Amino acid sequence: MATQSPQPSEPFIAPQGAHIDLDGHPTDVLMRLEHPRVALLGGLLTPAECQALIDCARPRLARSRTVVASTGGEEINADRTSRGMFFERGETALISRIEQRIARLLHWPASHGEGLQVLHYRPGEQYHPHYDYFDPAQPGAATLLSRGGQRVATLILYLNQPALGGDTDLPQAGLHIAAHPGNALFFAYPQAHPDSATLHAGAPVLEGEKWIATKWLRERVF
Ligand SMILES: O=C(O)CCC(=O)C(=O)O
Ligand SMILES: [Fe+2]
Repeated sequence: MATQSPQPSEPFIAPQGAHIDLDGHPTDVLMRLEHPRVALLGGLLTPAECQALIDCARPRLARSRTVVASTGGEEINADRTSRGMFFERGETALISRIEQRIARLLHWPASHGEGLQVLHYRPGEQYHPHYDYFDPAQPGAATLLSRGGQRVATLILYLNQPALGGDTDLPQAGLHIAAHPGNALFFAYPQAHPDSATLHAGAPVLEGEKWIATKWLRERVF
């Protein structure tokens, strides 16, 4: 991002137009919603980038863990049956390029984000409805917030298309987003509160498999 522009108060997608040029990478804005703050992008990743992320992640997959808000730790949880892995920020040239593109798209520095997480769901696997922010009322919140502050927005990058099922659902908005390779779903929660209406779920994959990469944006350097 340009050094001269002050950092905005929250990640956002340019509010006008159907097309964004991200340093030479054309991206389509397919849909925006004001509440919750949602946008759907087309072509944020190329087919080759989607495949490269899957290929790099596949040998490193392990059963996904969820954050335990009561302690600030992590656990394997029946609510989340996918397998996944985290890339380090800037781990490879591909990861850096994608992180720079996301920083451009969201007007949010790459330093203010967790490493890209790749998730893989097989038939029957899902992620039950949840919020991505950390509940400040939980005893483990201080630990989770001590590095990077609160999560403020999520970008889900779809790497393939399951044969059946596997939508991302936002039930408070009545939204069902179908996974389509190269597309990305953005949602922001400037308040870490259910009023953000950002409850969301990865619906069960019914046939085939689903691959996504998730980027969680933080308030501060993570
Ligand atoms: O699988 C999905 O579509 C949702 C994933 C998700 O909620 C997350 O990674 O935080
Ligand atoms: Fe989530």
